[in-house]
Amino acid sequence: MEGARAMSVVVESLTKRFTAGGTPAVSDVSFQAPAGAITTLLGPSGAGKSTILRLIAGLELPDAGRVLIDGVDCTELSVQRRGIGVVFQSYALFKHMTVRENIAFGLNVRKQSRSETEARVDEMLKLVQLEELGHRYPGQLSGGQRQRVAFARALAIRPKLLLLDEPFGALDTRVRVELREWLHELHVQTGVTTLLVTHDQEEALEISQHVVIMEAGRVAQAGPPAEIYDRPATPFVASFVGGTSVLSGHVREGRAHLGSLHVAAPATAREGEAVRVFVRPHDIKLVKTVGGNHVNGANGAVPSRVERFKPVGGYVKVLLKLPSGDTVAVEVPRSEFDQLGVAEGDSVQADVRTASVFVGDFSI
Ligand SMILES: Nc1ncnc2c1ncn2[C@@H]1O[C@H](COP(=O)(O)OP(=O)(O)OP(=O)(O)O)[C@@H](O)[C@H]1O
Repeated sequence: MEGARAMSVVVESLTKRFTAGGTPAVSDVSFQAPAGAITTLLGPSGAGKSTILRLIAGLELPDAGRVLIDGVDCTELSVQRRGIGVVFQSYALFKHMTVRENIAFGLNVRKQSRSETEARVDEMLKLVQLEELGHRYPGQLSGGQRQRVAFARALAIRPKLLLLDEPFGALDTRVRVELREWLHELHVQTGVTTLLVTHDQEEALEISQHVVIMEAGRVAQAGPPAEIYDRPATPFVASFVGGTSVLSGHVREGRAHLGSLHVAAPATAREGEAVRVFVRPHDIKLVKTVGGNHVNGANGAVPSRVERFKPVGGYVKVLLKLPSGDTVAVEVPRSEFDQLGVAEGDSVQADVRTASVFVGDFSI
């Protein structure tokens, strides 16, 4: 970790409307981004993620609420005085400047001495592993290299905070995954408090220590990735993170029943109460139906129909239709699926290994 101590960011009751009297793009949003960590803002398109980043950067002013950086209220501070580095999806490099000149830009604005600037640019080129390319122009670089220059430019000013808005969004999958690893390493080296906007749940779960899930301008849940994944607070979070299927059922004799499937219900559940059962794609085992017979799993396997399936890398995504009419997404290792030997339209038994049961009437 270099230089200054890492800063925390606190966002308090931020609200932002773009049209007077209209639905707020950001509505009463509060969360903390811990010092020195990568915090991800994750959510579908239009959830308000970029607007929050722009409010923190000072590129937009909130209608209500505050932004505190290291405990200091920055809500009214100009962009320049916030000491924040920003990387956007589109490269936003100056085309007529070399890589070195691009990286030096913020330092020149801040009137650093020439020798200090040159030394810092060298340091940044090394940090982003582009030592050989300092003399090139952005048009002579690959998309991934351009984004690394954008990181170098953002970090050159020793920002208190790094804001990243879908920084890998314009790149192809392979480069995205490579740069994800690279960003992890970069963060280990710099230790700068980072806020990353993405709609890619894999990116969020893999790269960050803290995740804020956004839904329609509000925070749906915030916490460490494992907590969000293992204990989603709402059906929205469950289905957005981890591709969970949400099924409806009722409590009978202490168990949650969904047609012929039954799983343990929470102790607080009352007889007859409505429940939602969250099932992860890899928590269902498929068993072939042989002459209408099957061996019951612990939860009672459900006869289902294979609606569609699609091999994706090492596993197969299967869409099952249950007798209730609900559809469930299942992921089966490729070899296991090949052994099953089923075709679209065939019936199988779906055996639920584990599921989370939520009591009460959620609206999705
Ligand atoms: N400058 C603007 N003027 C008017 N409406 C805006 C403006 N910027 C954003 N909005 C609206 O605010 C809402 C939130 O947009 P925002 O870009 O913050 O969402 P997002 O979660 O970042 O989405 P995406 O992933 O598509 O970028 C959207 O309904 C959007 O149309």
